[in-house]
Amino acid sequence: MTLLEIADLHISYGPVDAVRGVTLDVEKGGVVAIVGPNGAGKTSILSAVQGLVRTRSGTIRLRGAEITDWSPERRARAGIAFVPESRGIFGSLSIAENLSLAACALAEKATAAAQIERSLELFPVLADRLNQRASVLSGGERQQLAIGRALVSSPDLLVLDEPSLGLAPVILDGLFASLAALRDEGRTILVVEQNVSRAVRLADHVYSLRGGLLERLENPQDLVGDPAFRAKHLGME
Ligand SMILES: Nc1ncnc2c1ncn2[C@@H]1O[C@H](COP(=O)(O)OP(=O)(O)OP(=O)(O)O)[C@@H](O)[C@H]1O
Repeated sequence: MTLLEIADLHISYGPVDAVRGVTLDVEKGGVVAIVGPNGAGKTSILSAVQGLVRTRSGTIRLRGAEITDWSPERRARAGIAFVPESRGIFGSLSIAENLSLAACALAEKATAAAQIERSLELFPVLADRLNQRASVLSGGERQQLAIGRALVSSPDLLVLDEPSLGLAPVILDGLFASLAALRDEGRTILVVEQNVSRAVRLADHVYSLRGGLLERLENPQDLVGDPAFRAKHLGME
């Protein structure tokens, strides 16, 4: 079953055509990664899925229902959870408060409590520090809290913007192991990621976005160490 369908999406900021006709499906239980250089339009696509940016044309569907004009809140209630690049956690609140805040809006409190338990199992470092302020967490721990919080609503679709950003390789091992665990338990994930080798290992399908145009990579694992690929798809020498 196709959970998310993006069809011929165009996004412009004044004269800047940031996304130029992107079509992308995410199957239920699948992991889709979008790689690409800075300014390619990756965050714009995720913002459109979340309902934070006005689309010029195109449609976005969730479980077959068109959500293109839905508010971000309605999309969240329909099962889309977003982990922004900035992590978006509340530093002055404790880790427990950050997690329970995400549960506030949910009708199913028991489900939320069970999911908070599940998030703490997935990220034990949070369980050990529940009453500490989130501002004391390291970058990797903040990312774990941001993902753990997004999971509180038991979302049908987890959307992550650059989870590896600013994190040391040793931290990334743990983070991507957790994401792989989520994948293996059947979660549906759409992730934007500049770390191509991590993205390729995690995802079922990898797309390259350049200049607002999307291209499916057929055998991305063969390309990871290829300098020509890096130059073409990531703008790296
Ligand atoms: N609010 C905005 N107003 C004007 N231009 C914008 C706005 N947001 C993004 N852009 C432009 O749209 C293009 C795509 O930006 P976007 O942030 O989607 O790319 P990205 O691939 O996520 O880049 P990065 O990896 O640097 O975050 C860029 O040229 C950017 O400068």
